[in-house]
Amino acid sequence: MDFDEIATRGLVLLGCGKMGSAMLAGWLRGGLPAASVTVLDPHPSQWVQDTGVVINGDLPQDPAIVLIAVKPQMMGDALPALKNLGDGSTLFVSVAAGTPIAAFEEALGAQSPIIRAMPNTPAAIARGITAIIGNPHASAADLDMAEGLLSAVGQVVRLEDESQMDAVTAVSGSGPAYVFHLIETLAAAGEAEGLPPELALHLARATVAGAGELADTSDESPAQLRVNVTSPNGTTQAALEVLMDAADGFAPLLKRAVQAAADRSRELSNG
Ligand SMILES: NC(=O)C1=CN([C@@H]2O[C@H](COP(=O)(O)OP(=O)(O)OC[C@H]3O[C@@H](n4cnc5c(N)ncnc54)[C@H](O)[C@@H]3O)[C@@H](O)[C@H]2O)C=CC1
Ligand SMILES: O=C(O)[C@@H]1CCC=N1
Repeated sequence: MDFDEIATRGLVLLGCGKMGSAMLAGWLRGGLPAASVTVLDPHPSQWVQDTGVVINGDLPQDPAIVLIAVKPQMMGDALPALKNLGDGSTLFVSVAAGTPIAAFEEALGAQSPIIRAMPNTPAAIARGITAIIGNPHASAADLDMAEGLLSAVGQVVRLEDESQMDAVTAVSGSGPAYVFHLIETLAAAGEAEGLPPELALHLARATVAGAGELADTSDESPAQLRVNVTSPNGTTQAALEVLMDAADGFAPLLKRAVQAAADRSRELSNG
């Protein structure tokens, strides 16, 4: 990404907790100068303080981008700090779950270009994926700038309709947590089979990382990659008969989990 315009006009990051820091880490590593970033956060972590970004200082006159990364519940307290910011060309990008574009239009002015985005924490190692959608005032150039910035921390997909955001949040926004829990539970199951805890965790972590990388880079579908592991009447088949049980296997369980996350996203949208 060519950070020139953002470096010149500045980037304001409202809220720099886990998600804000994950993205900031990627941008700084990608070459965005720390001095061009102003973080507004009442409790900046030591890591943020050590990056060299401006913290709770004066805001640039008309920053290129204001990225909003506070909890949806804190939005009411946080947004007034952005009132009257920019000259109409400042692009607002929110990564908050369950906060509709309409809420930002109400707080920031209906004419403001606003993009709603849903990233995930692998952004910290430039392996995130972010879905974006803009309001009618977000131009093609605005969408390109947001995509450029977010591409510095992983892949970007554009949505056709804001209503897709609840399902996106449930799949890729929250998804890393499901995978981390898979690692935890796979390790615990290995321990239950007699492995020492450290070895079980090492095996589980490397297996999920390796399988994820293979699924991401292979020409074969995940279903085929699964078949490739499964010898007829072997060990994998025995495990998959449990995991693929139609009534209480992995599929109905994950479907319920993703549905619960999407429902919560819809609830947050309704305040
Ligand atoms: N953590 C994740 O994996 C993802 C989070 N998100 C979204 O990102 C947003 C932030 O989530 P996290 O980083 O996980 O939360 P967090 O709690 O780690 O970070 C929130 C930050 O906002 C700061 N803050 C609180 N009140 C503020 C105010 N009035 N002004 C400025 N800053 C204020 C807090 O001090 C904190 O550093 C949420 O809206 C969440 O829905 C989106 C995708 C993934
Ligand atoms: O749990 C949450 O609400 C946020 C949104 C997606 C991931 N973390």
